[in-house]
Amino acid sequence: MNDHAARRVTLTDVGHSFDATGRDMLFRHLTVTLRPKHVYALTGPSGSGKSTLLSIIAGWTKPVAGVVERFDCGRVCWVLQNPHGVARRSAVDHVALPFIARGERRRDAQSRAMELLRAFGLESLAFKPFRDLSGGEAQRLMLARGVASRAGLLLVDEPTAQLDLNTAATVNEHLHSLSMSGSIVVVATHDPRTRDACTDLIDLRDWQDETSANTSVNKEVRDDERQTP
Ligand SMILES: Nc1ncnc2c1ncn2[C@@H]1O[C@H](COP(=O)(O)OP(=O)(O)OP(=O)(O)O)[C@@H](O)[C@H]1O
Repeated sequence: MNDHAARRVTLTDVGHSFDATGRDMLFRHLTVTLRPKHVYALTGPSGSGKSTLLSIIAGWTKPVAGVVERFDCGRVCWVLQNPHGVARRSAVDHVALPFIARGERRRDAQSRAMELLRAFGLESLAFKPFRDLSGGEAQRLMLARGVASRAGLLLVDEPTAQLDLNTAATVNEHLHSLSMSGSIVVVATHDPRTRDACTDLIDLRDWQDETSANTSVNKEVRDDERQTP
């Protein structure tokens, strides 16, 4: 996945409102370019529009203002806070499926899925049905599935809210390595640990009124001296 030099999502002057009059804007004039090798933290108070913006980035919600362009984004994977799975299917089946869909033999798909489960600390749950997983386990499973499906654009809602410190750190490491392998990763979060583990910050409070527009394009929260392709 290292050859997606053109992969990016650009948002230009994007604003959104669910109010028919368009007066009560959640955010406006939001202008940012999202690229691989960065992990974007999307922050703001509850109800400020984080999930709405994830949906706009994914292309599932059309913003009332501005332009969103996606270049070479490939598969979009959205990992919800309370993800849906197939209740009776095993954890490992959920991760093996994308490999099988790409034509791998079931045995190979299963062993690659097991590797990913191991990486996400879920190996011991491999044969549990999805319905018996906790919320945090189900979410990590969906992250593993996002890796298996080679998502070009990974949108994650509160990945660490339900996790202990060590597991949260592991998930943050995975988000980082996913971005380095070529995915665009955007994480909506209230968790300061996750925010600090991200490379860039998009704080919706900076885009809530006219006066503050365009003041915070890609604020760096940590400079990794990374090379953007
Ligand atoms: N389909 C919809 N129709 C009308 N209003 C909506 C719709 N979806 C979201 N909203 C409203 O838009 C606002 C932003 O919602 P959103 O879920 O994007 O916020 P959020 O920042 O993700 O919140 P939280 O941190 O609590 O998850 C909320 O006031 C919500 O009630």
